[in-house]
Amino acid sequence: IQDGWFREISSQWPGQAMTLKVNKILHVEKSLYQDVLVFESETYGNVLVLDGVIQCTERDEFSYQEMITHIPMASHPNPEKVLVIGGGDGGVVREALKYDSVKEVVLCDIDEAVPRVSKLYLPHMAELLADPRVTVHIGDGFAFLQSHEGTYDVIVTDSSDPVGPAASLFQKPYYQLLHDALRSGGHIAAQGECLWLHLPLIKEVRANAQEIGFAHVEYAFTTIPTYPSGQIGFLLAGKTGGQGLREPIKGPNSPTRYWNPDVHRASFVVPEFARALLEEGKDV
Ligand SMILES: NCCCCCc1nc2ccccc2[nH]1
Repeated sequence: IQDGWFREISSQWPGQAMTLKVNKILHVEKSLYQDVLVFESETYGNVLVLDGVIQCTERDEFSYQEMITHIPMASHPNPEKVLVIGGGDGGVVREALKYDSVKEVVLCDIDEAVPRVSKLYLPHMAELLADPRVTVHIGDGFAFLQSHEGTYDVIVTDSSDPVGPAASLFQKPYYQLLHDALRSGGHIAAQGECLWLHLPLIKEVRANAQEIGFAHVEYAFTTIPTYPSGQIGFLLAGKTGGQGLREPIKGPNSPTRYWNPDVHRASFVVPEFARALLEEGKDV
């Protein structure tokens, strides 16, 4: 933080940096896994930063949290058991609990600091972690998935970027575990990075999911001012036995501020520079 501004400088997005005006630094700590910073910004509310990368801000988090959750859940006929890997801030849990069909949400985050700090400084995201339908498990998502085969209707991987603790969540073995932890017709959604910055990575993760045997593999995206290039996407997949993720069947029973059925459908439409590269070799 220099002269009152936080700059998100990272080798993952060379030559560019999001900058936010800082009113007050609220929390600084080095957890077992990452550097944790929370500051009050001038115009985006409280901001959570992990290893120098913006994870969420109070003002625009709803875009990401709603879309990564409602795309797989609204397109599932009867989501009852939901697993969230990462996402210790609680935003995905908040959105998943908007479905009357949901009986249980389990959150598995490797770093206890994230839910702890979120409860203190991001109350509108973390408050539903206390809901009776929610179980919080602190541990590695890999190990958790291995001991929960064929269990979940929807699994959301709300990870940070593929540099640091979340690197393994972008690789093929992890997608095999996701596939095996789903019930028949189950859906997954994962933080899928940005069309302007990560096309090769997106293509590779899609190919991995296809090779593993998911019946439906898609990329969709949302607009969000405080993520690099103002856009972030989701790797979405459906296990055999479902009808895919493009069509909302039953939406949430409580209001949303970004997701709606039309936005759901439109989010799968990618610009030509991305469509050409992503669909290359799709028909093999
Ligand atoms: N550079 C884009 C980063 C996207 C991060 C998405 C995200 N936001 C989070 C908040 C708390 C815990 C895990 C999270 N994962």
